[in-house]
Amino acid sequence: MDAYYGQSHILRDLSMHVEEGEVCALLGRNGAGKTTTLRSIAGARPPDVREGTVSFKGRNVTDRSTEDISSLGISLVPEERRVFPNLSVEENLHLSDVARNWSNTVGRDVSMDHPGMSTEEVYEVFPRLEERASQKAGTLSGGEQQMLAIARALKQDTDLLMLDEPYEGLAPQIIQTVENAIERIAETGTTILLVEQNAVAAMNIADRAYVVDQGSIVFAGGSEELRGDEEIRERYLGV
Ligand SMILES: Nc1ncnc2c1ncn2[C@@H]1O[C@H](COP(=O)(O)OP(=O)(O)OP(=O)(O)O)[C@@H](O)[C@H]1O
Repeated sequence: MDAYYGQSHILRDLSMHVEEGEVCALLGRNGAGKTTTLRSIAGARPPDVREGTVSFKGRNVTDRSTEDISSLGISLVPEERRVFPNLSVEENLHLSDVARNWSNTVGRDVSMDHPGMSTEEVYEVFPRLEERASQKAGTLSGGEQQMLAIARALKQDTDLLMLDEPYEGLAPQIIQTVENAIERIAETGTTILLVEQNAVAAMNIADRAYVVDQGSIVFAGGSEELRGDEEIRERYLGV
């Protein structure tokens, strides 16, 4: 696909696919076009997708609204970790239930492989959140807020979970906790598309990886293959 912000041509003939049930990483330097790719898939506008298509489970979803796309089972956890700072962890999770029930009443024409998790299931994935259930979200650590943002996404019916830089600003041992949680989510069969600056951490959990540079894919292959490709790593990832 080709995507633009106004006149700026950002994604240039970018082509990728994510297999059902896999963890796929999209890597690349600052400004390479990673977030733009996720927003294009999620139907967030801007950017404008002017050429090419986004398809999900065989349907063309290119011109659908974000609400429509989310009701088809695609959830995006943006870099900003959207949580309600003045509400407790539990209240944040409860609000996601409200949103989900509302979207169910609107009705949809597809069956979901991964219906939204209950609060109990979310707490199994993130025991830390249960410990902090009554704490205000705004007072959680960065890692805990990331867990809450992911947890809120999982309360929606999610067949494809897209995570934009989930490790950003987190200390190594917290990265490990978030990593374990992502692995647990993947074990449930939920497909994951992970955008990361931290290529080493992403390669640890991804089955396959794409590297994007200046809006185009410059590498596609298995994580092992990328690990062994010193030229691509040095040139585009700086690792
Ligand atoms: N709203 C916008 N309007 C105009 N240009 C934008 C907008 N958002 C992003 N861009 C530009 O699009 C290009 C790709 O940005 P994008 O956010 O997709 O990069 P990224 O790979 O996610 O980088 P980072 O890792 O720094 O988040 C950059 O040159 C950026 O300046």
